[in-house]
Amino acid sequence: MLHLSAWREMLAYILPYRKLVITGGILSTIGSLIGLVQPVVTKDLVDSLERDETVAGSLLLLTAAVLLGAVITAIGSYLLGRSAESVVRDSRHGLVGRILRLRIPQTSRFPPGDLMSRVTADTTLLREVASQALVDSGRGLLMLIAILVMMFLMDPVLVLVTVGVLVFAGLLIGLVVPFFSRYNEHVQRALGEISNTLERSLGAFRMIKASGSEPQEEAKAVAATTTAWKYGVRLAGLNGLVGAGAVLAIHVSFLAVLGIGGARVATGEIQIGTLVAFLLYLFYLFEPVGSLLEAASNFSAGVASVRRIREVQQLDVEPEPESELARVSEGNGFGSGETARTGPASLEFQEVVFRYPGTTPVVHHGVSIDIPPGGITALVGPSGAGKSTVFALLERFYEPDSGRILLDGHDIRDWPLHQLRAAIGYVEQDAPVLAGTLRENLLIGVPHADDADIDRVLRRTRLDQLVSRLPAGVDTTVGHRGNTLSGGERQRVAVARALLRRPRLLLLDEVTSQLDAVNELALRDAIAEAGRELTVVVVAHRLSTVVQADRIVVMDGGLVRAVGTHGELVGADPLYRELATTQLLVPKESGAPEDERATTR
Ligand SMILES: Nc1ncnc2c1ncn2[C@@H]1O[C@H](COP(=O)(O)OP(=O)(O)OP(=O)(O)O)[C@@H](O)[C@H]1O
Repeated sequence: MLHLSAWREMLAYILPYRKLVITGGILSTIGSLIGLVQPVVTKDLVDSLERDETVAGSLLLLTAAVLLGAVITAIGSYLLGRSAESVVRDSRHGLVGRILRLRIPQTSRFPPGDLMSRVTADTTLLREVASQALVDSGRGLLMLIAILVMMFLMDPVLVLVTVGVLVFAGLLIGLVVPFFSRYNEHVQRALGEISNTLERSLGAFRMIKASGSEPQEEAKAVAATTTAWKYGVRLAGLNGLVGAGAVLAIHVSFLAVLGIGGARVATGEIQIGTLVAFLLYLFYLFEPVGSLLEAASNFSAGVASVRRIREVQQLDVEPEPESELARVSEGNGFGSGETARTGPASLEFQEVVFRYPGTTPVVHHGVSIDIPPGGITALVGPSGAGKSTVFALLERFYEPDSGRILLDGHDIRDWPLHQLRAAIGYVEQDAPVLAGTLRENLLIGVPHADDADIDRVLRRTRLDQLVSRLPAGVDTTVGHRGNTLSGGERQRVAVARALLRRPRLLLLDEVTSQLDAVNELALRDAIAEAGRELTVVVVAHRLSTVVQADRIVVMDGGLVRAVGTHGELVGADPLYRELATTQLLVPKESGAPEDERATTR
């Protein structure tokens, strides 16, 4: 298999730097050629000494040649190295940009560790192609042709013998070379697997330790390292085989030339001197053949890496629909001239049907929800009812199979994606906090927020007391995934971050689940405050968070089964009443806790 498209792509990475590569290649070749002048000048120098002539001129020439050779070689190798680094940088830039724009469902196809290894390890293989393989193959080919021409001029018959043996060996080697690419791909895949295992384990390090599963995780990594080793060893074997094949071919040519050439000398067709010179040229073939083999090995490694890069980069994966969004015209209300909308947003789900891509169960069976601007709406229902999925669809992480979702009366597919997401503040169920400082975490998505804004959201989420205790205040680092914070603090950081973006619609998924009574009350106040300025939708299992809502949407089995206030639903909806009673908010016999509702609003 030649994988022509992968070859084309590999060369496409190098194309922008072709001038640099060609100049570098020419300079390093000239540098090597200048080295060849040295023996000639040295001979001249020794001759001059013998003749008692002055050697100053020759010495000067020799020094100049050595210096010039060194400088030209250095510039040549700098240019080649620079172009190689640029090729690697470009492929990394492209890949990182692509990865960050993957659609959510696509990320499940590529585990994070594997994606990381494609960005770091796979791209590195392109370096050798850009710096060495192209130059090696060009130089090797030129030298090969030059030597064969010289041999042809000496004796065309013997050249035929040599070329015959070389072509035969070349075909055999050609059969082996595709394995290089395949084995390299196995090695790269195994490296991805190692990163993957480590990423998985380090991402849940405490759980791994607490459950004592280090040996299991280690075994996974060891299996991958063993695979990398196995194919690395095979590659070493192939390299040895191909190298030995090339040497053998030249030696066989040598014997054939010696035999046939000897006969031709005996019949007087050629002179003995011609045969000797021919045999010397035959040994000159070692260098270009070696260069070509080295280049073939580097090229096949490059092809393997390009194929893995391409899986993410090009054909198989479509990024988020930026282009679709760019064509959004003025007619739908999102023209570039339009000033950003402010104030709470309205929200409507119209008969939304949805199943997660690649799965069979339908999660939403025709969900219809109508939420006017402002106030607090709570989504409640048993686990798996499809509540979090409402948020995922609103953020356009997934597309509904049918039905429409409207924000401010516009289908969200017509919203420019960045504007849609800028209008929404979304706090996920497990509230991620990233490594870095508290400030960096708050500024995600709002890099230019000022200190006054930060203080505002810290106060609102009652994080101000925590910050005043931290050694460097808001500039204190919070560890990997925020692990120096408590679960409740992480939740509040996530809420603060969402509020800092001044969204028009705030989506909160289980944000009070890890809070103690005092902090939960505080966050409920913050949510109530937010509900006066923007539209807030909360998913909650704890009804203490829910009773403050202006409307409650009860979901079950992918459908909305009831909408109302706490008081109305306790009376009207058996499922809601059951949820309320099992969560100990409503005494079994009594009705709605109206007094609580009054205090929490
Ligand atoms: N990424 C996913 N891929 C496939 N199925 C999913 C995915 N996320 C959720 N589901 C499935 O969709 C259904 C609804 O999930 P969803 O998270 O919306 O429920 P929920 O009502 O928020 O539940 P909970 O209260 O437990 O968070 C569940 O059966 C779940 O297994």
